[in-house]
Amino acid sequence: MFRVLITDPLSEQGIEKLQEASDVEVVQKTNLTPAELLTEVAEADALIVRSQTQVTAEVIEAGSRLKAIGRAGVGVDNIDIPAATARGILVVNAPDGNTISTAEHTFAMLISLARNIPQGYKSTIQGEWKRKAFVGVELNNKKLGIVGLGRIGSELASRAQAFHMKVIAFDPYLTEERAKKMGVHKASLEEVIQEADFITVHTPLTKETRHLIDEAAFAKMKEGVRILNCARGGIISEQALYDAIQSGKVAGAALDVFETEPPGEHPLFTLPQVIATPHLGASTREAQENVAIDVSEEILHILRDEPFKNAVNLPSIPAELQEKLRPYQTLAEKLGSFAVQTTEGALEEITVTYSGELAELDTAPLTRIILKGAISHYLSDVNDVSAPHLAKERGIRVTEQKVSRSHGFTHLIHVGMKTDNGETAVSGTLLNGLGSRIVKINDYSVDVQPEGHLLLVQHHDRPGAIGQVGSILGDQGVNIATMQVGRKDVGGHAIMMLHVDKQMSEELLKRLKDLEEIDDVKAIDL
Ligand SMILES: NC(=O)c1ccc[n+]([C@@H]2O[C@H](COP(=O)([O-])OP(=O)(O)OC[C@H]3O[C@@H](n4cnc5c(N)ncnc54)[C@H](O)[C@@H]3O)[C@@H](O)[C@H]2O)c1
Ligand SMILES: O=C(O)[C@H](O)COP(=O)(O)O
Repeated sequence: MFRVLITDPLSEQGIEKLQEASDVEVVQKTNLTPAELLTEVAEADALIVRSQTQVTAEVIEAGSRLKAIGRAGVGVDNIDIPAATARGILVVNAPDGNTISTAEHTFAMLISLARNIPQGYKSTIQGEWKRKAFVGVELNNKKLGIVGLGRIGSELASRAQAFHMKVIAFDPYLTEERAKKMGVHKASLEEVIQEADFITVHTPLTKETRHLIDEAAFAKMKEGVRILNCARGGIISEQALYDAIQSGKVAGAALDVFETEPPGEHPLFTLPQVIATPHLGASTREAQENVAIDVSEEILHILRDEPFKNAVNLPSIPAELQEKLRPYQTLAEKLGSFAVQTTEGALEEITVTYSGELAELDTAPLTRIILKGAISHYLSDVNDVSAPHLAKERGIRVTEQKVSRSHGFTHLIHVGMKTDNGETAVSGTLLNGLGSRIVKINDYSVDVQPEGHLLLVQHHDRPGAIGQVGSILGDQGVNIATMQVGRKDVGGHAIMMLHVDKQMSEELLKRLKDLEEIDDVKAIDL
């Protein structure tokens, strides 16, 4: 039974998805204190939040059973992603479900800002009739500068165009072609700042975007510019905005998000030019249903080891590619594990070479699995989310290569490992109907099923060597299930690859190593 903890308000439709699942127990507890959250998360297999719950490194540390954190929405800045990645916890979001709602909310803020609707409403219901005080501006023919032309920015652009606004946009990932298709002028940040009558930000909050709109940016803006932020508090410096409104440079600002939420009695609220909503961009019935259903389905997929789409800390793998790579996953993990168990010393480098039909595919997900297979030998709780992070942290270089030649196999995965004490290599393939096979160990061709307890013996090709190994194992009651021998030259170096029925003790390995004809013995458990 998986326990899913929900700590922010989530639409019933999403909760029902989880409740309908016979393998899930749903625990919904909102408004938890930080201490209560630490206690609750310790029992959870998955955690679902919106923007309120702060999923700090401490929370992640306390969530010793956590497999996934789901964000019912887009922004994941309330989740410590590096901490989750280091612990191998998948973070997924629901990026599509609230796009329209947020674009519509931003548009509502745009019109409200242009026409002083909130100020006019407040004054009117107080019994005033100040028609001159609330004269606004038209949107028609005005320049809307969008910073961040992603999902929400793009939807906003088309709505603004319907109101005959000229849209210019800055987004480092915006191509000329896409801008043209959308009827948007691709601009630099400088251009947007200097030319726009309305500037709206729709980027995530990152190191690069924190205070992207600061004092220097305000100084370059048009007199009477109007500013909107329905993305994340902190993209616009609140102090700089305050000063720019006070100085008369900025005619008004519409804010749905704040550097600290809730913002309390914020100095900006003392300015009549500022209109505000309490982070309502995604607060529609439709958006909340969409994101709750999307994130619940994703969490169920992850808990059940099924394919999922929207991982924030794992590159997304198209479903079609996932299907193509699925058969190779076990082989990949076994190769990583096998190879590392044949090494000695500190691992420095792993080189994975894919050949044959695998060379045509994006094999990065398999490389992560190979890495997981290798690193799991040293560390517990490694998965393909944490494996690249852990490898990097330990200074292990990982390279992937593709070659077309696959030595008579339809495909081949070759894993080379370099330690501070030498090099080793293993190649494997999938045999039609027979499953995974190791077909090469260093320079020796073999045909080994990568499972169970294996013994890799490097010896001199001399009469009696094989017999000595057999009799020592026999003495100790270790049954040999299969055995293969390979050699390069008669009388030269050779290997024995044995499947044995039980795990080998250190003492037994030492007895084998002490034999004169034996160079090295490695017990490999797969
Ligand atoms: N107010 C709300 O309730 C609400 C609701 C949904 C989303 N959001 C927020 O809105 C923002 C946008 O969401 P989205 O779904 O459109 O995301 P998105 O990922 O589709 O779009 C973000 C865009 O920003 C661009 N970008 C990144 N760094 C940039 C930079 N330095 N300069 C300019 N552009 C940059 C990206 O290329 C991308 O195109 C996010 O911060 C999200 O958290 C707020
Ligand atoms: O990033 C988002 O999806 C929005 O900011 C929505 O946040 P919320 O789920 O707290 O409404």
